[in-house]
Amino acid sequence: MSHGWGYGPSDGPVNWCKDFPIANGPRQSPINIISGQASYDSALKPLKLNYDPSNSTDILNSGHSFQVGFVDDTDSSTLTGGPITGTYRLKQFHFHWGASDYRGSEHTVNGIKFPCELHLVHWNTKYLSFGEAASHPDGLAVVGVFLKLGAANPRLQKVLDALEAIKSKGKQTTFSNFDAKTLLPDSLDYWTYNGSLTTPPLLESVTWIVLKESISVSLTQMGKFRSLKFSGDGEAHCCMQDNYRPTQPLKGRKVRRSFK
Ligand SMILES: NS(=O)(=O)c1ccc2oc(NC(=O)c3ccccc3)nc2c1
Ligand SMILES: [Zn+2]
Repeated sequence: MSHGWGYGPSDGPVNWCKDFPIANGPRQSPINIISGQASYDSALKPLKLNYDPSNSTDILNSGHSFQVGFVDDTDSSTLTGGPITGTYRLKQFHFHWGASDYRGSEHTVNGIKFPCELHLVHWNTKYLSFGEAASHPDGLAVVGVFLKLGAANPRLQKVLDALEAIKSKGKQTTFSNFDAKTLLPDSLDYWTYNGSLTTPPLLESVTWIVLKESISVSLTQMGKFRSLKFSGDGEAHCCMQDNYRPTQPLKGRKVRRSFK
C-alpha cells in the first residue's frame, strides 16, 4: 500500500504521477497565465456568486491545507454566470501558501508568484454530488484569488483566528455564519481555462476562474497560515507551508479573459 501524497521531497508533486498518472495529462493545473496571450472573449458573462453565510459549517486541517466546508444540499450558495452554464454549488474553500513571501500561489501571472492563493470549490448540480461531479469534464468550477502582501486584511481575520483550534492534521471545529463573499476583491474580472484539481486525484474536471484582482494579506497574517502543521498530534512536527503544485504545461490550451 503506497503512502499518502504530500508536498515533501519523497511524496511531493514530482512523484504524484506514480500513483496518479493523470498528473501528466492534457489539462493539468495550475498554469502560468501569460496575460498578453489570454484572448478577450465578449461572450464570457459576469461571475455571479451568491453565498449564504448560514451554509458554512466547519473548518478542518486536512493535512494538506485547511478548508472551510459548506452545506451543499440546496442551491443557497452558488456560482452561476461566468464561463459556466448551469448552477454550481459551493463545497469548500481553502488556501495554498509558501514558506516565504515570494512563493506559495499555484497559478502565476507572467511568471509572478504570490505568497498565497484562495480556492473556492464548486460542483455542477447537473450531477448528484461533488464526488460524481468530480469525475466529469464539466463537473467542477474553482474560483482562484491571489493574496498579495500588504495591509492586514480584516476579512481574513475570522478564518485565521480559527486556526488556533486546528493546528494539526485531522483537527476540525465548527465554523458558522461565515460569508465567503467577503474574501472576494472588488473586481470580478477573470481569466478562465479548462484544468484539473491541483492535488491528487488531479481529476481533469475543473473550469478554472482566476480573478485578476488580488486581495491583501499582511506578513503577520501569513505567519498564521504557516503556524499550521502537516503532521498530526504525536507525529514529528512538520510546518504546513509550500503546499502548492508547480505550474503545469499548457499543452495547447487557450486562456480566455473576461475583461478588455
Ligand atoms: N486545489 S483544488 O484544485 O481547488 C482542489 C483539489 C482537490 C480537491 O478535493 C476536493 N474535495 C472536496 O472538496 C470534498 C469535500 C467534501 C467531500 C468530498 C470532497 N476539493 C478539491 C479542490
Ligand atoms: Zn486548491
